[in-house]
Amino acid sequence: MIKVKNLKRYYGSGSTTVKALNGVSFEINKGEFVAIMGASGSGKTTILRILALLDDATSGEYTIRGLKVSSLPEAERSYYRLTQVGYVFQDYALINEMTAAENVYILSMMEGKSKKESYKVALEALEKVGLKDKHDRIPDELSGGEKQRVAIARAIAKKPDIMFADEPCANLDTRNSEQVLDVFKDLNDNYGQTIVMVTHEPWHVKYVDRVITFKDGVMVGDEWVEDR
Ligand SMILES: Nc1ncnc2c1ncn2[C@@H]1O[C@H](COP(=O)(O)OP(=O)(O)OP(=O)(O)O)[C@@H](O)[C@H]1O
Repeated sequence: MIKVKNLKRYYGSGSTTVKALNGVSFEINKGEFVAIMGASGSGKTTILRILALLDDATSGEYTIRGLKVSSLPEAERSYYRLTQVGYVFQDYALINEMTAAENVYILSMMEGKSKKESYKVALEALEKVGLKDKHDRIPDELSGGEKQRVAIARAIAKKPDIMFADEPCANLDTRNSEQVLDVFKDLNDNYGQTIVMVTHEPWHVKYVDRVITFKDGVMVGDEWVEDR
């Protein structure tokens, strides 16, 4: 589904150049739940942002379902990013003045769906993350784990080809982290959702199929998890 070939991302120039990614190649197949791990500064967020089309590579090639997204014109990249890519941020990125349902349906509305249709899609997504009964709560009335599950509902409401999550449990305690990871696992097991998640936590490995490890901008490990 995803093919990455010799991807590089350099920041700055001359003697101060930071080689955040220094030639990375791998493939991710449909239906995989992949964790990207590695020390701080190893390039995890950089690769995720490039894969989600939130950032450009300095060089290299990147295809999704055969489509060479690395060289698409910006308008097409934006459309793909908006309609096909789900992204879950560490800090949820919810709008405080809006209810859970409104946070989820705003993207469908932006895509041009009617309010009624968008609301229906939002409630279905909230049901998948176990929050249908809290659809009218604003973020301040939700726990951290619930907020992150609303953010996941927002990501899945557009039925994305692939879902990216950048340290989605970084601000959560163990109980809330487990609830969020259970939602990802359910989406992966029961809906075949392809998920790529950056994490620091070794115990998260038991939820995923595969662990890709980065060090200093290169890939140093790619292992399948045996008894998930
Ligand atoms: N906008 C930027 N300008 C300059 N350097 C950057 C920029 N963004 C990232 N870097 C550098 O690129 C390298 C990789 O950063 P990245 O955020 O991908 O690491 P990470 O593995 O996600 O780290 P963490 O686990 O701390 O989030 C780091 O050395 C970082 O300082």
